Amino acid sequence: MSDTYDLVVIGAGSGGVRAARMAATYGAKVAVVEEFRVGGTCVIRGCVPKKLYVYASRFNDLFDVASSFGWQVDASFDWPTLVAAKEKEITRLEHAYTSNLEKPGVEIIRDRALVTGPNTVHLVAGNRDLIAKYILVATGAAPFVPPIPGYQLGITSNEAFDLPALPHSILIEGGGYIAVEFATIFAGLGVDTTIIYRGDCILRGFDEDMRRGLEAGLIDRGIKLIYQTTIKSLARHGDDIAATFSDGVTAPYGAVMFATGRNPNVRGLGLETAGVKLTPAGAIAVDAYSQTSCPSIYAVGDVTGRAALTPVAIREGWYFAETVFNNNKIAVDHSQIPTAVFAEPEIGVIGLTEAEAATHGDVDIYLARFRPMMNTLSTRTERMVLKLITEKDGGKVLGCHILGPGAAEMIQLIAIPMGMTATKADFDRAIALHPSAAEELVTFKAPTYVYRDGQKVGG
Ligand SMILES: Cc1cc2nc3c(=O)[nH]c(=O)nc-3n(C[C@H](O)[C@H](O)[C@H](O)COP(=O)(O)OP(=O)(O)OC[C@H]3O[C@@H](n4cnc5c(N)ncnc54)[C@H](O)[C@@H]3O)c2cc1C
Ligand SMILES: NC(=O)c1ccc[n+]([C@@H]2O[C@H](COP(=O)([O-])OP(=O)(O)OC[C@H]3O[C@@H](n4cnc5c(N)ncnc54)[C@H](O)[C@@H]3O)[C@@H](O)[C@H]2O)c1
Repeated sequence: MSDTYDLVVIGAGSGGVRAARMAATYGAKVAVVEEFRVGGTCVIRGCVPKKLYVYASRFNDLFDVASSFGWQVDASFDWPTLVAAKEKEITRLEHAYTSNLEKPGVEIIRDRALVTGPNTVHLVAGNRDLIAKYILVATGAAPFVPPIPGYQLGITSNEAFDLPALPHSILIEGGGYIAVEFATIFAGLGVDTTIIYRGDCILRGFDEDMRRGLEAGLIDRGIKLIYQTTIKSLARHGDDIAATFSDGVTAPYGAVMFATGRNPNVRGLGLETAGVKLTPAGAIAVDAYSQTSCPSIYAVGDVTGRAALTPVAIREGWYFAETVFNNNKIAVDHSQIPTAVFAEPEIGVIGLTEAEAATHGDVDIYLARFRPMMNTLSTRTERMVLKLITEKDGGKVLGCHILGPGAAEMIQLIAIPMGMTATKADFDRAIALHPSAAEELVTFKAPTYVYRDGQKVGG
C-alpha cells in the first residue's frame, strides 16, 4: 500500500476514531496510528471501565437499604471476577471500534507516530514515513503525577483498574472528577478510603450545593477527607506505603493513587518541526475549527485542552471531518456541555453555577432537597438536591444542577430544552411524571431565593 494519504490521524481514541471514520466515509484515504489499544482512554481505561466499576461499587448502597424492603442479603465481593469481566467487555468494544474503522476503509497502523513536518509522520517501530495532505493530532492526555520523592510507589487511574488485588486501604490525592469517582469505587468495594486534597472542598468550579452535598455523601460512606494538605513523599513501609503529608504527619496505606490532573500528550511528538504552537498550559492551540498554527495540521480532544470529555472529543473529530473533507465548515459550540460526576451520590450539571449566575444579572434560584424515595423505608437521611437557575420572573433556564440517583441521565435530557433556550415557563408546561425525582424540575412554584443587583434576596 502507498504511504501517501489524504489524512493521517495520530491516536485511535474518541476524537481520532470519529474523525478517521467520517473522513473515510467522505472518500478520503485515511490511516490512523495507535501505539496502545484502539478505543483510547475512554474505552480502555476511562469512562467505560470506570462506569462498570461504579456499578459494582453501588451494590453496597443497595445492600444497605435492602433489609428495609424485607430482603436479607449475605454478600461478598471478588475483585478478580470484576477485573476479568471488565477486560472482556473492553476487548469487545475494542474489536467493535476496530471494525468500525475498517468498514469504511481506514488503515490501522499499530505504532508510535511522530510529526516530522507539516505533511510527514514518522512511524517509530516501523521506521518509515507517511506523507499526508492533512495530519490530525488526537493523542489525548496522560495522568500528571507530582514529582515528589517516592512518587513511583503510587498509582494513577491507568493502573487502578487492573490492580492484582484490592488494597486494604487507599489514599487518593486530588479533588477532581477522578479522585471522587475512584474514592466512591474503592469505598463501595470495601476499601478504607481517604482523599487528600490541597483545596478546601472537593470539585472546585462546581456549584457549591453540589460540592457540599457530595462531600456529605462521601463522608456518609466512610470516606475520610483531608483538606489543605498535600503528599510530600512516599516510602515503603513493609507491605504498605508510608505517605508523609505537608503538615508533617506520616501514615501507612495499602495503596496511594494520584488523581492530580492530566497533561496533554504533546511531549516528544515533534510538533515543533511543523511550527505547531502550544497554549500556555501546554495544550495544542487550535482555532474554532480545530486547526493549529500549521495549516495542514489539526488537533482534537484532550490534547487541545478544551473540555476533556469523550462526547466533546467525538464532536470535535466529527466537525473536523465535516470542515476538511465534506466542504461543510462547522465549529463545535463549547458553551453548554452537560457533565456528570459518577460518584455516589451522583452529580449531573449543565450551564451556569449559582455563583456564576449571580454575576450575570438578576436570576431566580429554585432549590429542592428531599430524601430519595428509595431510602424512605430505611434510616438513611441523605438528601437529593435539584437546583434550577433561571433569568428572573420565569425567564431562560441558565443552569441545572442535580445531586442524587439518576442525576446524569436527567441532565442529558435537560440539555435538550436548554439547547433550545427553554424558559422556566416551558419547563412548567410539562406535566409532571409521578412519582419521580425529576418531577421537581417541572413543579417548582416560587423561587427559593433570588439575586437582584448581585445581592442574594430571601432563602
Ligand atoms: C479515569 C477516567 C475516567 C473518565 N471518565 C469519563 C466519563 O465518564 N465521561 C467522559 O465524557 N469523559 C471521561 N473521561 C475523559 C475521556 O476519557 C477523554 O476526554 C477522552 O478519552 C479524550 O479522547 P481523545 O480522543 O482526546 O484521547 P484518547 O481517548 O486519550 O486517545 C488518544 C490515543 O492516542 C494514542 N497516542 C498518544 N500518543 C500517540 C503517538 N505518539 N502515536 C500513536 N498513538 C498515540 C493513545 O494511546 C490513545 O489511544 C475519563 C478519563 C479518565 C482518565
Ligand atoms: N465523569 C467524567 O466525565 C470524567 C471522569 C473522569 C475524568 N474526566 C475528565 O478528565 C479530566 C481530568 O480529571 P482529573 O480528576 O485528573 O483532573 P481534575 O483537573 O478534575 O482534578 C485534578 C485535581 O488534582 C489537584 N492537583 C493538581 N495538581 C496537584 C498537585 N501538584 N498536588 C496536589 N494536587 C494537585 C487539583 O487541585 C484537582 O483537584 C477532568 O477534568 C474531566 O474533564 C471526566
